[in-house]
Amino acid sequence: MADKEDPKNGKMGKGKSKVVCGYPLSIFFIVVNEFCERFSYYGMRAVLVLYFKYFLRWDDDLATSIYHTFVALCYLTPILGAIVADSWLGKFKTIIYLSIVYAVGQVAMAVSAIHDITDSDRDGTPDSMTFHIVLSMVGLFLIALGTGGIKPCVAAFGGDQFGEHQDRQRRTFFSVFYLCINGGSLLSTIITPVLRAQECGIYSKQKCYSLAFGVPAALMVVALVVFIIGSGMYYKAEPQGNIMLDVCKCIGVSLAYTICINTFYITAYQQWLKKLLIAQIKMVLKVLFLYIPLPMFWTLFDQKGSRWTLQATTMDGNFGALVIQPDQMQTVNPILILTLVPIMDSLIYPLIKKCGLNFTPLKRMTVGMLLAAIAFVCAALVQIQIDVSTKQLLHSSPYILSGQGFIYFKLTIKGKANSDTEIVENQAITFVGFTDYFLVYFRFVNGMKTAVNVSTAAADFGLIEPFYYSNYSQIKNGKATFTLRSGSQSCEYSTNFGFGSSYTFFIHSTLVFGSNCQDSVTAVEDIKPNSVHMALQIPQYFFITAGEVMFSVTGLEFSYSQAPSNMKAVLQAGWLFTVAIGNFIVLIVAELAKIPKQWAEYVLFASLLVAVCVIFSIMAYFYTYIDPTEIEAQFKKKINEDDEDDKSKPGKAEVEMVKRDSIKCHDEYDKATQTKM
Ligand SMILES: N[C@@H](CC(=O)O)C(=O)NCC(=O)O
Repeated sequence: MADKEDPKNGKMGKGKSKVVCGYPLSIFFIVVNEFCERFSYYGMRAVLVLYFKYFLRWDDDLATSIYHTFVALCYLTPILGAIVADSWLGKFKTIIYLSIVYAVGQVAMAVSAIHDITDSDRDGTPDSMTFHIVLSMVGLFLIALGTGGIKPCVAAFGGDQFGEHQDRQRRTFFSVFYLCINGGSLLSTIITPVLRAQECGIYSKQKCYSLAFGVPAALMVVALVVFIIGSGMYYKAEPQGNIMLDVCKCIGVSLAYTICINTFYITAYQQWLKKLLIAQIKMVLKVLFLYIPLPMFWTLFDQKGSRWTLQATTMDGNFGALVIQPDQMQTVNPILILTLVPIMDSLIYPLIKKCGLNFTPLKRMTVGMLLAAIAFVCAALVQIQIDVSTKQLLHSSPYILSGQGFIYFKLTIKGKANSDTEIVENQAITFVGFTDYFLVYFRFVNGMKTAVNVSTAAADFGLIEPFYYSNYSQIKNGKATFTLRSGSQSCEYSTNFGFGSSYTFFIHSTLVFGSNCQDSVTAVEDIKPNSVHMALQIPQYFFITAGEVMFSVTGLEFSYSQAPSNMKAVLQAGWLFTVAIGNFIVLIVAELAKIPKQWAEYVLFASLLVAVCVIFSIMAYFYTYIDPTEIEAQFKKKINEDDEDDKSKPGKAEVEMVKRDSIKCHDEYDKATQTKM
């Protein structure tokens, strides 16, 4: 479709879109669509690992494995999306159809998190976990198909809206596009954990995972509607055949040419065409070869959504006026991205250049990898702090005495606060499963000769017989006031519960009702509150994000600049593929290594990345930067020169014949080599 003239800005965008400030109006719909879609994706992803752990009751390892399988799938499906868009449906229809699949997946996730659906005994826990697991897995599969499928299409579709002479506007569009990704991610990672922390339900109130998944589902529907509204204004390029298939064909044909170079007569024109093709394939293969070590970076990077979030659940999120949820810590990444990208671009890189250092893209990527390794060393140090604080507990309270000499408890605490914790005492074994970061456990031991009722303003915990103790109950962390009652007499006891703590309260036999009973109750910490503050995760977030800026942003630019003009999409798909492999590596290493100590696993990942980084820097040392446009221009000049020479200029049929003969020759070569074998 021809570009239309804009009186102010010269050439305007393609399609029927109006032009506002030099930009086609259609891109507004694409940018808003991306914002809503990324909100939907990152919002759902932020609470996913906690949904696995607290709703589906999976252990940390299973939760981490399924999380990374899902992320890996999200980065495998772009290849599928690119094939469907390029060879069959075109980008517009692919985005529409796969967005519907995506929205259905998000709705399935929201429904899977409604505990009331299978809670027939109405005790607040689902009775058929299989239903919830199956539905959520189907939902995640559809989401992976949708989000990955549209990923290579949306940005490219946005780029398609610009005319040939709108390079500056197109560049600005991509910057805004990237800001929208991180804006959507930032907002949703703040909002969905807050929604998750709400209580909701028909028969019983539980943490509201359904709302935390429901809002991202609604945002995906909004993304789809906004995209459809812009429909009449878009420039919709026709599908141009399968680029992936083309590359494979190209490689096959060029191999055939190489093998048969002396077998067939090829005109000068064809020679140059062939040489251009081979040069382009070489460019791609060289970059793809450099990609081999890259997945290790993503192996570490994507653990911020799994291992790091689980680590945050064992930490203290009290920031004074603000109480941070463990999954909200992930917002540190987009916040730092939004600040670090401009700082790097306008300050750090120019400063390094001024110092006379040639900080090439591959050097930047190497430094990015090292920064990610440092982030994991920080995570290991934080983990050691957490483990030490849990160990102190084991030594500090093995024996608990009621104070009145009538009952002795021996407590052996296994496990960590906020993880499934077994509390063993000399009379009973109680299994306590923590169901939420904000809930803490407590029980009372009654040392009085009369039965005592314990309640708060919100709940009644029942009657405790003389010289007996209650079961553990849950209460929100923070300040709590208990009313102790015997017949018509009562008194109040107030205390503070820290994150992840558990207490036994001993009611003294000397307690006098009607007066202040604060001094007649002794509180003993069964499990100490999380004492390591979540702020200690900030250094690891800083290093991983600085690593992301140097590695990911540079890597994207590098892949684009080193790719031949007709194979830029192939390299984008290749780049996304490294993310998928990286997430599979988490599964393999975590499964094979089976390291009992979390800090040691962090150190292992850091060491692996350093080793890979050394290999990458050696590969990078031997890489020669190229300017594909210049190389292609030289080839095209030669082709044009020979094209002008009528004698050597082949007709279309002749070119086809050469191709056919080359493939035939290739087949014969195959046959010959097979016979030899
Ligand atoms: N920094 C990430 C967003 C995040 O992790 O919150 C980013 O920019 N990712 C790129 C994408 O396309 O999602």
